[in-house]
Amino acid sequence: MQADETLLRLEAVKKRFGGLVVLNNIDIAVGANELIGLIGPNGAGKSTLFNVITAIYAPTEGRVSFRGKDITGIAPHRISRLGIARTFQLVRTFLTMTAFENVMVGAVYGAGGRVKHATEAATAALELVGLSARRDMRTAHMTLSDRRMLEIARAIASDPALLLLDEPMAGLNPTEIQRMVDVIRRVRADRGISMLWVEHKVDAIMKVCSRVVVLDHGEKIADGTPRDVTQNRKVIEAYLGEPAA
Ligand SMILES: Nc1ncnc2c1ncn2[C@@H]1O[C@H](COP(=O)(O)OP(=O)(O)OP(=O)(O)O)[C@@H](O)[C@H]1O
Repeated sequence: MQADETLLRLEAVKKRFGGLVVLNNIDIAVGANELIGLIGPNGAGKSTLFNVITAIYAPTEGRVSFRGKDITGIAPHRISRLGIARTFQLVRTFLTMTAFENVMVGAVYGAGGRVKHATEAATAALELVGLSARRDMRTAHMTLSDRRMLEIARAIASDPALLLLDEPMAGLNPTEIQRMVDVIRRVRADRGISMLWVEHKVDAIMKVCSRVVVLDHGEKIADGTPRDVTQNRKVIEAYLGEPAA
């Protein structure tokens, strides 16, 4: 990968909470239009990594850069402006607002306050995730699956270059998981957005991602194709277990 194609770069990132080292010496580079799965056991440090990328936490050591610019420890509210969006494990939609109004929150931000542009962006984002028919439905009346879709619509409406997905499939049934797979593929194909995707549904990650990064106890233990990762001894021992005979 050429240096100028790298969108996000983490270099020797360390995060410590008191005496607990939660991330240790993490190097990850995310290229343009890459879809990278981020997996690992509970407590491996995946959410903390997202919080470091989005400047919720400053790393104890190391550097985070985006489009070649050092963003280590910048104010969290500047992250979205730079072109980084995220969804959350526990959905954070505004329950009293309609689907469209929720997505407008992201769209207005991305459009720098230009309402016509924001309306178009919000309409397109709802269509991309398959929620056009629920446009005027209050979020409180929507299913978990639709709310997760809505979070993705809100994130892409802000026109990010990088989207961080935090367990978008948690709690979904197999049909809904397939729908989410289709949406994630579409976000990449239609919008060219790079994604870093934390997920415990490993089958989906292996099916959809071209690259997978594995964390365990705050260390990066693998970074490669799904095939490489599923055959990696450390990954089998720490997370995947032996394949069924
Ligand atoms: N603010 C905090 N203060 C102290 N310890 C923390 C804090 N946030 C996370 N940790 C600890 O850091 C470790 C990594 O947690 P993290 O939530 O990043 O893991 P994870 O890989 O996202 O896990 P899961 O798959 O369960 O979501 C855990 O031991 C957790 O208890």
